[in-house]
Amino acid sequence: MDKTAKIYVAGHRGLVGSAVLRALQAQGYTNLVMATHQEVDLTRQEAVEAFFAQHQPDHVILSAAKVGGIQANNTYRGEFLYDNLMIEANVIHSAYQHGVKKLLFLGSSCIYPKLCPQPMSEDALLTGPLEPTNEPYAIAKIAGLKLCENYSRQYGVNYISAMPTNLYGINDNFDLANSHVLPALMRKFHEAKLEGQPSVTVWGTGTPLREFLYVDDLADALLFLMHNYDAAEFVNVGTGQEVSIKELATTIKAVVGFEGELVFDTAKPDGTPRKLQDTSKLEALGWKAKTSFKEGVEQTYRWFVENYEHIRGKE
Ligand SMILES: NC(=O)C1=CN([C@@H]2O[C@H](COP(=O)(O)OP(=O)(O)OC[C@H]3O[C@@H](n4cnc5c(N)ncnc54)[C@H](OP(=O)(O)O)[C@@H]3O)[C@@H](O)[C@H]2O)C=CC1
Ligand SMILES: C[C@H]1O[C@H](OP(=O)(O)OP(=O)(O)OC[C@H]2O[C@@H](n3cnc4c(=O)[nH]c(N)nc43)[C@H](O)[C@@H]2O)[C@@H](O)[C@@H](O)C1=O
Repeated sequence: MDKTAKIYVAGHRGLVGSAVLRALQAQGYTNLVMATHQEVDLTRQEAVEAFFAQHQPDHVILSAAKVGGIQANNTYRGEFLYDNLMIEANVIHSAYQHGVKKLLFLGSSCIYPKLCPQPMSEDALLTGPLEPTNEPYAIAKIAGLKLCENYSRQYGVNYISAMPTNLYGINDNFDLANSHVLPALMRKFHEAKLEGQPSVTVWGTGTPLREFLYVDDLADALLFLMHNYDAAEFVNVGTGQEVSIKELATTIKAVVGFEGELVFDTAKPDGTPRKLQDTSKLEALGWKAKTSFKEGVEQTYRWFVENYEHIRGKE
């Protein structure tokens, strides 16, 4: 990617897209194309084709998707399947039709079987049944990586895929019902502290293990792949380190400074018991995460406090 290349960042206002934008700008890229969901609904084929015909990007980073935590995935099952299938099919096909040189698709570690051997290496794809709470989203993400792989094989294009682990950071979704665990717990502890509540409720048993990657590290990895990786096979992106949900809650509680109790609501689903990425492929290419978990949580909390009124104002 030379510095004048025209790069379309799809989903530029989201957690990942906004971090990709910061990383591109920091590397001196200025010819960037963007559109909000309201301006171009990527589930609409005609709108996507018209956008590509007008802007003719050289490269695409596809970070637009219907995204949410365990409850959103389990509730809006049809939307997670339909929206994500449509967004990726429309964007990848339009990119191909309009001669996009390189495209990067974002999947997720939920593509792997629920009871996958740990750590999960890329060759474990399609070796067992998926976790039921996010099966529709995972099916769409598998379709997306297969579109990239097979467009690359049939048409000789350079469409690559990255499978990130659970992400967090600034610009995350802090909605209590639909967000992922880290922003949800950060907000719960913050509000419990402000209101002097005696306890905070954590969903599930607290025993599931998750791996968390700071979003600016992900953006760095994605640009690394845009510069250094040209193969049809997808690549895991993670830290190689995991924490239990109970340990996560204890860490966030300490960072926020909440002094009450944790209560576990076991009527809520745990989801996959464990999903640790095998990151050896990306490490062999020369990339490793830099931000420690504690540092990332502290940076995110600082941003959350500074933006708390704005976040509430948007609701
Ligand atoms: N967050 C996580 O923990 C993980 C995320 N990922 C993947 O990373 C990618 C980005 O996720 P993340 O940044 O967290 O998600 P966000 O929800 O923060 O952002 C999603 C973005 O997609 C846009 N979008 C959604 N639907 C449409 C649509 N129909 N038309 C146009 N734009 C749309 C939104 O636009 P607008 O702001 O205008 O509404 C938003 O900017 C996704 O592919 C996701 O699957 C993978 C692993 C973990
Ligand atoms: C990135 C990944 O994210 C999703 O999978 P997930 O990792 O299961 O998602 P999660 O972050 O919402 O939860 C992780 C764990 O945490 C527990 N948990 C405790 N308390 C809260 C809580 O307050 N909110 C939430 N959301 N979870 C909580 C929760 O019960 C679960 O055990 C996929 O659907 C899919 O989107 C995907 O790919």
